[in-house]
Amino acid sequence: MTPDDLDDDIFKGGMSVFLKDAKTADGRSGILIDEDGIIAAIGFKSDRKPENEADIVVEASDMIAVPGFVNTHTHAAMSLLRGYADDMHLQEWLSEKIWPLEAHLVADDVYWGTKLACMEMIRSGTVAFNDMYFFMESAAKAVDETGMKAVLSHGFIDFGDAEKREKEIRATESLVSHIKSLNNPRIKAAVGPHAPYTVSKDALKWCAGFAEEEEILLHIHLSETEQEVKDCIEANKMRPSKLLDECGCLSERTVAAHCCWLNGEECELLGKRGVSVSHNPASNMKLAVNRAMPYKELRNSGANVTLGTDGCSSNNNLDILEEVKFAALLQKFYWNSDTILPAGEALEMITSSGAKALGFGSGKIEEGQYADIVLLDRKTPCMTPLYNPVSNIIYSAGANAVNTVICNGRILMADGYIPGEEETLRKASEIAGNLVSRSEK
Ligand SMILES: O=c1[nH]cnc2c1ncn2[C@@H]1O[C@H](CO)[C@@H](O)[C@H]1O
Ligand SMILES: [Zn+2]
Repeated sequence: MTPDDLDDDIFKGGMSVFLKDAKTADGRSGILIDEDGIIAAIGFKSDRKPENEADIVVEASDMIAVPGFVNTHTHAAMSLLRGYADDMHLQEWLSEKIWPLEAHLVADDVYWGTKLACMEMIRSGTVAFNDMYFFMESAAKAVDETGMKAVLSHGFIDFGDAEKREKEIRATESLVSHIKSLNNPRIKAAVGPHAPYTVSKDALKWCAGFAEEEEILLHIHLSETEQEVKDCIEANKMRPSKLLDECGCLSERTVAAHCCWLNGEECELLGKRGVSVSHNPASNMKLAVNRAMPYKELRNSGANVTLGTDGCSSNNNLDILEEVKFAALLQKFYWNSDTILPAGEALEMITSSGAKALGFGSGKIEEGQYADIVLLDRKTPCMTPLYNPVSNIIYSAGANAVNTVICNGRILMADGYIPGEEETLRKASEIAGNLVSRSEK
């Protein structure tokens, strides 16, 4: 398949797809996906010719097939704030630059910002993400149109104010009921208390109860900086993880982002509760949080360790392949260990562990699973030579090795082409300009 042969019909979904001669990690060749987006068979002998049965045949003899990647913490529409405020202290960055600009956001900004984010994520092989932001009904529309999968939460912030709390409760309930009404298996709702330092104890308890009642995820920032841990101890006489536990916020349905400043006891607690942790190395290094997430202790405790990019104003991109390399390098550098977070475990973080955290299948290429597949082009300089595909994926491949992306059996990108990308780039830059001028009036 070449870009000239591409017909926009192949991006519609609902068709069977044969990835001819695509190689899986265990050396099988060829993958057949049925009309419902399910992997029907993997590995073919030459006597069977699925190319005669499938609606779409992708010539993939130069391709390595890997599971679609999962980004477990982001604020997608912050793509509009890329490059808006850099090189600042975290608290000043949030309270002096980011929050004042966000006060001017409207629904349309979030729609186009999320679309832009989706384009960027697809380009680096991401099929699913965990998003916390505002105007999330617009984010849901964007996700639906791009064909990705997402868990969407309204960023709940009450700063201890009862009136704000009521407003945030209503916003959360209304998003959850909206997403339920979509009845789209690719889009799920979550509850999104922003962090223990921006959400009161009463509100945290409400969030935990509501997430349990609705059987949905709870997505939160936890112990990103040393200061927030100190403030929490001073105000509550306990560390943030303990506080969250007392409010009922720690369970197998919890995704906790950052987790840089956890002590050993907190790692044990998160493991015991079966929490998923999202490591965000680029954001942590850029905002100089001065400690790397204790990977080894968390993994040993049984916590599900995954990877996220955070938003585009603290990263400044959503490239999960860049992020996973940062993760492997930061862990080695900070903990002074050249063997910590080896490539195989790093790949698990962005596939099976991420999929488990968000409840989107096994994150593996297996018969009977939804086809979430990335085709990496082995004929690129960064993939050559190919002694060890896993090593290349983690340490040398970049988004430029990502050729084709498939989510639930639907082709989202083929041969580097994503339908609608040009319009999204144009609208997103226009809308970002308008947002900044509105905020400066
Ligand atoms: O690194 C971060 N730490 C804390 N808050 C953040 C970070 N990145 C983005 N947000 C903020 O989280 C809210 C989402 O609901 C937004 O206000 C966003 O700016
Ligand atoms: Zn964040």
